[in-house]
Amino acid sequence: MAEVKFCGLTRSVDAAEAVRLGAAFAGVIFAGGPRLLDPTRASEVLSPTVGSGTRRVGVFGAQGVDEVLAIARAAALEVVQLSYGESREHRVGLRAAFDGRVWAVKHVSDVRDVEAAADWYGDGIDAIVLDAAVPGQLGGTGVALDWTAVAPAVARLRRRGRVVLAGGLRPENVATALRTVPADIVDVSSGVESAPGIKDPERMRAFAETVRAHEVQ
Ligand SMILES: O=C(O)c1ccccc1N[C@@H]1O[C@H](COP(=O)(O)O)[C@@H](O)[C@H]1O
Repeated sequence: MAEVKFCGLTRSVDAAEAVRLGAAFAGVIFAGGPRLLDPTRASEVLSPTVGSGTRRVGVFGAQGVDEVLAIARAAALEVVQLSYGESREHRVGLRAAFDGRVWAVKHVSDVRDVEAAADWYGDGIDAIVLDAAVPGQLGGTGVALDWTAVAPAVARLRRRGRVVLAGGLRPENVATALRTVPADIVDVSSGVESAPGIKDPERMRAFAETVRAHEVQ
């Protein structure tokens, strides 16, 4: 059963909608780009999740371990998502210092990238986020992986630990994605927006309902 993560939130009304839809995760961006927040604003945006079952995720870029920890504390994050997942120093450092969950992002060009990430679970991380590799960008691109090409390698990866499927997911394609490449969590940012950082409640609802319908098939 795939869980849903709505990411790139910039408005508390969208976080409230994520909670209402039963999303497992709500994410905010500290990695740059049009959805970037500071920790104070992130706390405000994520306030509807407090006391709900929806966990707060922060997406980080090049920040060092101490800076990630300080932001995570200030924004009461429960998950840190490391867009510089390639850095073993970041994976090991955060795992040792952070009480919550640590996810590391693998940017995927082809199946070899998926295979190369398998050893990361040995660093104690809780999940690997697979996103499409787009030169010069860390995420929020709307670009999808070649699901068919990576499916066997992702199945092997899931025997080692949890997999978050990201990149170019939308209400219109998430059922196909899950049929092609099963994942523990599906992560969407731009695919449920009317403009960068502005979520469309109808698209959020359609995404969550499509994932739920897939589960009962
Ligand atoms: O969403 C962003 O703006 C962003 C910026 C910098 C790093 C990561 C970002 N988002 C992450 O990108 C993927 C997928 O995004 P999309 O659905 O293709 O738009 C997801 O993991 C977001 O957390």
